[in-house]
Amino acid sequence: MGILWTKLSETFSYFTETGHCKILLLGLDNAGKTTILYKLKLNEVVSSIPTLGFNVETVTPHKGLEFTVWDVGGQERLRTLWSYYFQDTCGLIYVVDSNDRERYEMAREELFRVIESDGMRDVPVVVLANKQDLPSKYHT
Ligand SMILES: Nc1nc2c(ncn2[C@@H]2O[C@H](COP(=O)(O)OP(=O)(O)OP(=O)(O)O)[C@@H](O)[C@H]2O)c(=O)[nH]1
Ligand SMILES: [Mg+2]
Repeated sequence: MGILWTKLSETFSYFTETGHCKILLLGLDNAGKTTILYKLKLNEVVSSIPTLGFNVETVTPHKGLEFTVWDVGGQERLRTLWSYYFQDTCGLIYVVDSNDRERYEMAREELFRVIESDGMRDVPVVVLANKQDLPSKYHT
């Protein structure tokens, strides 16, 4: 996670002039968004339950750079709410469960719906293939 964080910081820090940046964590339900949020925030794996609303945490990768990370529930009925979180986003982390091959196509469609939306077209995106520890992960 240390390396991931360094890479994300490098990527998104280009897009913030103020040192503050709002990052959205999106992806299908069970992708691992909340787990990633608290790993970034606390450097711990906490047990999580499905997110029905959102979680928001401020993380400071290094002095002078502050990210507000918004983790929004990914269940199907909650995805229509994602657009309420788009405003002022400077980076999108889209999390995919690499082990969930049956839903790759759905994950792709939802990602495109997001990045083709007003307010998100110019936002840099990192697609994070999560759960690389599991056996049927997708090899890139
Ligand atoms: N094996 C493995 N399990 C993971 C990993 N990341 C998350 N999980 C597990 O996947 C399940 C779902 O994780 P969450 O972080 O709650 O998923 P989410 O994307 O926030 O789901 P929603 O809130 O419903 O949108 C949990 O049981 C986690 O422990 C990982 O890298 N490897
Ligand atoms: Mg969650």
